[in-house]
Order: sequence, then C-alpha cells, then structure tokens
Amino acid sequence: MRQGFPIATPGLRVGLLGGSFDPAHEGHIHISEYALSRFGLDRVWWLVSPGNPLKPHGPAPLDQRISFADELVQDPRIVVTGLETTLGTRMTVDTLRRLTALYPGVRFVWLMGSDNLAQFSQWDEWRAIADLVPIGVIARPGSRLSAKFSVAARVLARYRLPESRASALASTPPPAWVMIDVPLNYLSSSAIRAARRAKTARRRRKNAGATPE
Ligand SMILES: Nc1ncnc2c1ncn2[C@@H]1O[C@H](COP(=O)(O)OP(=O)(O)OP(=O)(O)O)[C@@H](O)[C@H]1O
Ligand SMILES: O=C(O)c1ccc[n+]([C@@H]2O[C@H](COP(=O)([O-])O)[C@@H](O)[C@H]2O)c1
Repeated sequence: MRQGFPIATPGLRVGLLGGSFDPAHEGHIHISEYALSRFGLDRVWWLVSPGNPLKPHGPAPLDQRISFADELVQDPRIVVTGLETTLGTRMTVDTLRRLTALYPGVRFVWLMGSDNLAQFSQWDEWRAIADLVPIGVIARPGSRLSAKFSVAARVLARYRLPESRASALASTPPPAWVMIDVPLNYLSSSAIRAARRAKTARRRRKNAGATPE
C-alpha cells in the first residue's frame, strides 16, 4: 500500500482528482492535462480512493489500482497517491480538512468531471467542501446539461467564475467554481470493466464449447 505524503511548498497550485480509478484510463489523463493548463496548476494529485461512499460495490484492491495508474501516467506533474488511505479518510470533506491543515499555503483545487457535479449535492457536507477549496469542473460527455441544471450549480450560482477566468480559480478564495468545456473524452472505467467482463464470458463460452479429442 502506498504510504507517505507528496511534497508541496506554500504557493504551489495543486489540483486534487479523487476517484476510484478502477481502472485508471486516458480520460483521467486527458482531464488532468486540461486542468493543469486551463486552471494554471503546478500539479494534479490523483487520490485513488478506498471506495466511493455512494457506490454499493467495492472497487478492485487499492494496490492494484495504484500500480495500474502509475504505469499509465507519464507526465511528472501528475502524482498518483493513496492519500485517503494514509489519512484514514473516506468522505471528501474530511480529506480536504486534513490536507488544507497539513499543507498550509498550498492552493488546492478540487477537480471533477461534470457527472460528479450533477450529484455533488448528495455528498457529505457538500457546502462545507465548497467553502474549503475552489472547484474546477471539466466537461464529460452526457452530463453537461445535468451538471448545468444541478442543485449544486443553482445553489452555488453566485460563486461561479466565467470560463474566461478559469486560470484565476486557484487564487480565488472559496467558494468559487468554474466549469470548463474541453474536447470530450468518452472513456469510462465502467465501460472498460464491462468490456473485460464480456471478453471473459466469450472466452468461457468458447472453452466450454471446445470438444476434447
Ligand atoms: N472521460 C472523462 N471525462 C471527464 N471526466 C472524467 C472522465 N473519466 C473520469 N472522469 C472524472 O474523473 C474522476 C474520477 O473518475 P472515476 O475514477 O470514477 O472514473 P470513471 O470513469 O468515472 O468510473 P466509473 O465509470 O466506474 O464511474 C471523476 O471526477 C470523473 O467525473
Ligand atoms: O464525500 C462524499 O460524500 C463523496 C460522495 C461521492 C463521491 N465522492 C468522491 O468523489 C470522487 C469520485 O468518486 P468516483 O467513485 O466517482 O470515482 C472520489 O474522490 C470520491 O471519494 C465523495
């Protein structure tokens, strides 16, 4: 299991991308690269989570997800971590409380795809999350409209920055958020898992149908 804390000096602008990463894919890289450039970040830390509190089924073992993510990531600005396991936190609000206390002066930004904004109002203490760090939302296929008209987007409407000010997000005191349009990436972990299951089922059917000599 990955222990320890990445180094970050005061003033560094660090995006936090929480997720199950079950498995990590190019979509995660894609949004991290856009977050780095559009939000003017120095680093993006992937928080490979012990498990989404809203999802009923647990993901693959953490070590396995971290190793796979490590192999995928080539950009040295993207850092794969198991920080929530190290900290013993599960809810995002607790993770952010701990990280902002542990790294005074570091400018954290919470990152998420627009599908997560659509259900953000169901997260534990979501208003407190918005009070703790600025939030950068990145367009994801199929969820831009539901994100736009979500409870969170309406309640936090007055704190929304125009997309043209995305590069100011990390230095804007929270609550502050921005939604950016980027070239859409259609990958998802659930589609990758479904494709793997289908492949295994095909292989099993093929083996069962093979007649022994
Ligand atoms: N293709 C993508 N475009 C935009 N955002 C994405 C994309 N893939 C993942 N994300 C975002 O990355 C974060 C972590 O995602 P996660 O690890 O849950 O992967 P996922 O592909 O969404 O998994 P699943 O399909 O199991 O829900 C979330 O904020 C999610 O919205
Ligand atoms: O704190 C919560 O209540 C909460 C509810 C749902 C999701 N999250 C976080 O959102 C991130 C994305 O989750 P997931 O499972 O969609 O990859 C991950 O860091 C989760 O811990 C957090």
